[in-house]
Amino acid sequence: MTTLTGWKTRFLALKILIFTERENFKRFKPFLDKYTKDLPPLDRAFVREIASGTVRFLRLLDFSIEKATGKNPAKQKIPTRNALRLTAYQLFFTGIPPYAAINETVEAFKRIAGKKAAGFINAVSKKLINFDYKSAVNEIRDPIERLAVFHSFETWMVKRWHNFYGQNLERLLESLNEVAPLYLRVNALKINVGEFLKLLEDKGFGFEQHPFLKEMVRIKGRVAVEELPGYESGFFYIQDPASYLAAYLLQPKPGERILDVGAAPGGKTTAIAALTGNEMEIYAVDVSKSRMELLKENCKKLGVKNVKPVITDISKDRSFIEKHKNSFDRILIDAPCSATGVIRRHPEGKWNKSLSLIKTNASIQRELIKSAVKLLKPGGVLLFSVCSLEKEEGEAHVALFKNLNLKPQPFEEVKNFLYPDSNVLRVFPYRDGMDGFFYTRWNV
Ligand SMILES: C[S@@+](CC[C@H](N)C(=O)[O-])C[C@H]1O[C@@H](n2cnc3c(N)ncnc32)[C@H](O)[C@@H]1O
Repeated sequence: MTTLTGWKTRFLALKILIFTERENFKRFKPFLDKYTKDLPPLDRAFVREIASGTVRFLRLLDFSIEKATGKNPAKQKIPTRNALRLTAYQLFFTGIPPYAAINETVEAFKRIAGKKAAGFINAVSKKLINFDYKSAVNEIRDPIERLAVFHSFETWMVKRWHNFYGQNLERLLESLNEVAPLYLRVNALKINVGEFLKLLEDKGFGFEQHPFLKEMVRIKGRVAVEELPGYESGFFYIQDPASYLAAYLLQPKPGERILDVGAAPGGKTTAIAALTGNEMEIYAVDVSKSRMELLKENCKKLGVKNVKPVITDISKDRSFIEKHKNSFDRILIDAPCSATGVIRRHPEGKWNKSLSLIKTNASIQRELIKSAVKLLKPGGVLLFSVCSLEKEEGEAHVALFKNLNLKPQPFEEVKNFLYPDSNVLRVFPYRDGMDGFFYTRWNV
């Protein structure tokens, strides 16, 4: 397959940006996948980089466009402002020569909005060349606003994280802007870690094993995952160490009856099965039918057995509670959440959050916890996890667990590697090299 010419890559990136904004940044990856899936690897990587980067730095780009050109992006049509953003991103964040960044984007925009509109982009974009955005941002007086514009986040989010994480705020913002590393969990149900590493080595892939989660392997450099050994046969599952850690901290044992709440698409269900060598029974519960289909596919591909998928909401399903009362040895609640901890993987997540979303999720989480506790056996263990940086979805639940008479179960097993506070643990990309997650573990 030949490589695309310059304007075609910008054309695809623009399509992705326009559709994403038309859906209010609720979805990005489906468009990214749709418009890049048939491209040769280099083009695919390039389109993904410029589209993701533009979404990631949207606020800074809009600020700069207004300062440099006097045109307020909010007053332009969606295609126009995205063409300007795409040009600004290339000018500020890539080494692409300015004439190429502008000409190719203008050529692409011609196909979308016609010659006249493209002429406007051409004229306005030229004012962005040599614009010193760092100096312009430095003139913002309010320190939180300045950080929010520079690192391109909503001010209300940065304010909250400043209250929560104080001095670490800037490191946090920087790390959420990094491109997440590619991690795989080697699937012990199909191959052992040593054999898999040997295959990687033989095929010339650069990799690094995680310092204490030995099943986790970081693949170095840019690779197409389909080219990794055993992609079709389920030798691995793409998963961040923070996500795997939820299954690891549940400490499932062979012979146990386990409930996985919010299980789909099965990242943690399949990890629990691997940790027990399929010698367990897992009820995988989720409200989403379509995501449950993915869970079934993943279980099949990875050779996972003894999983019972159940589509229900345990906080409302009385018959499920009656049927399974006091019957599970371990329960994982990997709860629906605001997902602010995974913004480096989902840059559109910067623009689709709200305070009410955080509150709604926190309330759903409380209901799930209250129902799940009824399902635990005496002596059973409950692990709650979320990929959120928000205290309402994390530390605030500790009082509820105490009210429900559960006992804290400290995270002794990771205290030499991570920073647990007894049975409460947070991990961060800037400190722990993984997505932002919260975990807490209790037993009855
Ligand atoms: C963080 S995701 C789960 C990821 C999954 N555990 C994994 O590792 O692949 C949260 C899941 O909770 C599900 N969910 C949302 N509300 C729920 C509810 N009330 N009961 C059960 N599942 C729910 C969502 O459909 C979503 O699949």
